Order: sequence, then C-alpha cells, then structure tokens
Amino acid sequence: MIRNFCIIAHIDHGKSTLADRMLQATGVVQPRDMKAQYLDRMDIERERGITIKSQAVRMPWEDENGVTYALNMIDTPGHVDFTYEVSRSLAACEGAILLVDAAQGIEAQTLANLYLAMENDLTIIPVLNKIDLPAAQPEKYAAELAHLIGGDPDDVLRVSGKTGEGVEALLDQIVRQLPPPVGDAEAPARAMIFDSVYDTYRGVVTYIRVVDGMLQPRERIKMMSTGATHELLEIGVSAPEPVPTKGLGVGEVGYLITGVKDVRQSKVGDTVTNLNRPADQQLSGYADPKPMVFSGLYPIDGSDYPILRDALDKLQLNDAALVYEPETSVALGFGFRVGFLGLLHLEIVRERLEREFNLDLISTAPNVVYDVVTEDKEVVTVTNPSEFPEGKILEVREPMVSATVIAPSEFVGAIMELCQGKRGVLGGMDYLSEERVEMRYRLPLAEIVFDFFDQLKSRTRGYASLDWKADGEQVADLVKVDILLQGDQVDAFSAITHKDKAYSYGVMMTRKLRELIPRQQFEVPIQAAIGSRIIARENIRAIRKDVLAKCYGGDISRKRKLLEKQKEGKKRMKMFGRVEVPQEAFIAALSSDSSADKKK
Ligand SMILES: Nc1nc2c(ncn2[C@@H]2O[C@H](COP(=O)(O)OP(=O)(O)OP(=O)(O)O)[C@@H](O)[C@H]2O)c(=O)[nH]1
Repeated sequence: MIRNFCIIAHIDHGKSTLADRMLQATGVVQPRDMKAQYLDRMDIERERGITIKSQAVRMPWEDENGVTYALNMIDTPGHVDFTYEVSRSLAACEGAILLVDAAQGIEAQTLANLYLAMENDLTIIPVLNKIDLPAAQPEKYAAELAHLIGGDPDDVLRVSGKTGEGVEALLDQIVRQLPPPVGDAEAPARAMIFDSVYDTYRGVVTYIRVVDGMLQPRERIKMMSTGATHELLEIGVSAPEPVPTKGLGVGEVGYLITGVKDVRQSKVGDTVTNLNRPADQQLSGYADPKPMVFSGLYPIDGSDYPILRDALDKLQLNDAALVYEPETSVALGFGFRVGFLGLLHLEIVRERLEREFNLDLISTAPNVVYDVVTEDKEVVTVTNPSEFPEGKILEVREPMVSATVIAPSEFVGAIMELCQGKRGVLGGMDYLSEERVEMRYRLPLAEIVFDFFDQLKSRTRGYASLDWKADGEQVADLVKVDILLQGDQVDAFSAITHKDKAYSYGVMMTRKLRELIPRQQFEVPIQAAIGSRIIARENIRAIRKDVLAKCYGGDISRKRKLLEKQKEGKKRMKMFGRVEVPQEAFIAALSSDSSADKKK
C-alpha cells in the first residue's frame, strides 16, 4: 500500500519543519539523530534555512485498521527561482499537502504551487501550520483556503510543525484521502527520473518514481531519450538513509545507481526502462530549466582561471540548470558567462564557488537575455551586452513574465504605481477576502528580477508576496549604453536598458567611475554613449604625480626603491589606451551595483 505526496507552500510557511516532524512521528528518524531541516543536505540550505534540491523519503504509517502504508514524501523548494524543481516533484505524486502559515494566510507562491498541483491532477489536502503562534488566525485563514479550493473550512487541518500537534492526524488523512498510485505491474518497466544528484562516494544517484512494471538490481536499463544503457548496480529507497532493495514496483519512489559520473547522463524528466523488455512509449517529461539571468564570473586573480573552470564543471554535475561558456573581457580578463535561474541561484552558485573552491570572484552586473533582429533579419541572441549587434537594428525583444502579487488591499495604489513604473500592464485583480487582494501583472523580466521585490516589500511594509513565471517576449525600445574611457569602450560596464532609463544609467556609471579611478597625468573623459551619441560625461582632472618629490635629500637608493614600488603598483593596473585603471576600481564599480537578492 503506497501513498505518494509532496508538501507545497509559500516560502517560510514551514515545509521543512513539518517534514522533520513527520520523520519523527513515523519513527524513521530517532529523536537523538534528529536535526532541523533533516532533508536539506547542503550546508547552504541549512544556513539560509531554505530548500534548494528536492528530496524524497519513505516512511511507514499504520492506519486505524492496523494496515501499514509506505508513504513517500517529496520535499520541494519554495523559492521562485527553483519552481522547476517543484513541478518535477509534483509529477511523481498523487497528492499534495497545501501548507499555509496560520498567521500569514495565502501568499503568492501558495497560489502558484496550488495551480501547478492542479495542472498535475493532484488531490489537495489543505493544512494550516504554525497554529501554536499567538498571532495565528486559523478560523480566518481556513475560510480563505476553503474559498480558494472549495470545501468546508472545518475540513482544513491544523498543525504545528514546531510542537508536532496535529501531525499524526495529518498522516491519517494522507492515507485516507490520497488515491493509491495506478500503473500496470505486468507492463515493461517505465520509471520517471525526477532528480539526479552527484555524490562523491556513490557517483550519480538518480531519484525515480516507477510508473509501470518493475526495476531490479543487476539488470540492464535503458534511458529512453538517449538510448544509453547502464547496468543497475543498486536500487533502493531513502528511509531517509539509502536502503538497497530487491527492486521497485508500480508507484514506488526510490533511487538507483548505475556508476555514471555525470548527472547529464541521467537526465531529469527522462524515462528509464528495461533493456531486455523495453517500453515503446516514453513518459511525458519536463521542460528543461531555462536560464533567466546571465552574469560574467571572473577570478580576481587571473591565475585562478583553471580552478574556476574545474569548479564550474563540478557544480554542473549537480545542477543541470547551470550553464556557462568561456568569455574574455578587456577589463576583467578571462572568465565565464554563466546562466542562472534567478539572482538567488546566482548568489548560491557564487557562494559555493568561493567557499568550496576558495575562489575570489568578481561578477558583472546580471542581465536577462535579449533577441535582437538586425537589418538583414538575422536574430541574434544576446546574453552579454557586448554581443549586442552594431549597426542598424530592426527590433529588440525582451523576455516577459506574468507576476502575481498578494497584499492587503490598502496597498493597491502603491503596488500599481510601482508596477507601472516598471512598465507593467495590469491583467486582473481578485479579492481573496475583504482585505486581501491578488493582482496580476505582465512585466518585463529585466524590471522585476533585480530590485523589484525589495521595492515591493518596502512599499507594502513587508506584507506583499510575489510570484512570477516566464511569459514570452515583447518588442521594446531597448538600447545598449557603452561606457568609454578616453574614447575606449570598457566592456564590463556596457548595459542594455530601456531607452527611458539609459540616461540615468549613463550618469550613474560615469559618476561612479570618476570617483573610483585615480587621477592620471592628463585629463581623462569618462563618457556614456548610445552608439556614437554621447549621453553623459564626466572628467577626471590631470595631476602630475611626482613620487620623487617626497625625497628632498640626495639618497639615490631610497629614490630607486620608490620607483620600484610605483612600478609594482602598476602591475595591478589595466590599461585603457593611455589610461591606467586599478582593478579595484572595477570591482568596486561592479559590486556596489549588483543588488543582492533577498530571500523571497
Ligand atoms: N511557531 C512556529 N514556527 C514554525 C512552525 N513551523 C515552522 N516554523 C518556523 O518557520 C520558519 C520557516 O520554516 P521552514 O520549515 O524552514 O520553512 P520552509 O517552508 O521549509 O522554507 P523553504 O524550505 O525555504 O521553502 C522557521 O524559522 C521555522 O522554525 C510552527 O509550526 N510553529
């Protein structure tokens, strides 16, 4: 008897904590082994209190008639950057627990995840969490939830992941309400890969859900999309530590190990079948995660470049959403252009590179991907402003998102003002209750991916929540702004912006550089330009830097020392034409610009 379910919730509504309590209530983790966020294996997940990778775990649960069920729980990430992980997990389940913080109510990702679950035809069990909080308003939010998904407010379960209250009743309801998995036990095996993870000791561990038939150790399996075959070295369940079994049958969730070293050989969304008796139809897979923002990553010390390359290779083993290719910049030297799902993803990758591989990195201001149509109708995909085609351009298309904002209704005006300022178009508005409203906007990705969320939070005193998903492209009035030092373009500072914002970018960047670049022996103009048109200009005045002026005596050795020192200082300088720029100036100019993403 099997029940497969996942927990879906807005970020911080308590999924991981509830999962911990379930592990305890079912006895699979002993109290002495318990640690918070048991299923979050990465250090960064623990430290930041967020879930990045999905995890599956099997737990036994006995119903009131003494029948024991195997419950497979799949813990999913809550942040919008990792939504693609959620949809994969959902496809492996028959049911979802829709968890809502009893002191907060429905938030934007509650809705987004609910819609995903509904698209996957899952049975939904509404649950209010954190009922131990003094600020909890279970009656009010039970009504909100019942209104949203239909049904009676009294049927909304109430639990506390902190105290464990209501968790056993919830496990009983999972057994009672969720349908058992259906599949054909006699058919050729078909199993869906919903995650694959690189483990230093075991190689690639592939998480699967068997739909039809049976997979057994030692047999040869085939990946249906590539035709690659492997021997099944081990198959088993996570309980939550890996436990090898004699095979996995219909509806079962577990892992398999084949000895491959690269997660790309065990592609998420692929169907695993038996080589001797293969299935003819693949299961419908998932859309590949698509990078949304790109940034250049450069080692501060140029000799670290090979280390950075190896480190990215290693991280990619575990993160199929990470894409990169080598790139060179006049200002920053050799590095990589890296694609990310969002700014949180960028921040996490960068932190892992610095921490796990001891690298000091500089990242260029992130940008979204543009399609530029040139005069001869060629479409150029631009992931780096320096690739923006020269010459006449027919149109520039930018990626769009559809965004949902949920907030108390008193903030409707403030939210509208913000979204309009970001070139958003209102798509619709619904009241969830008398005082809370859901607003739907279509907005350019470039306008929301950077500081939108912070601005939204500050205009709504922290009450608004946001969710968004990709929604096609639009033609827009976009231009490339270049920054020139004495007439020479500095590639790391080029940016693609909306025409109305080009001027303010130009002014901001030229001012910043004027402050950061030391004076030279001659006057240096810093200009911002669109094509050949100058839109902003600052000057660095000339000085004559005479290091010898300090030495009045005739001590020649001291003079020589000073000259040597000056020469050394120059090594860390980059030359732009005749202009010397210390690398620190670039770092300072770029780092203050990259708005850190806050937890959403
Ligand atoms: N008082 C109280 N606090 C809770 C309860 N459940 C979770 N919390 C707290 O709420 C915060 C978020 O809990 P998590 O379990 O990390 O939330 P999450 O939804 O898993 O977050 P992500 O994995 O990042 O999506 C933590 O500080 C928990 O200690 C509860 O029942 N009562």
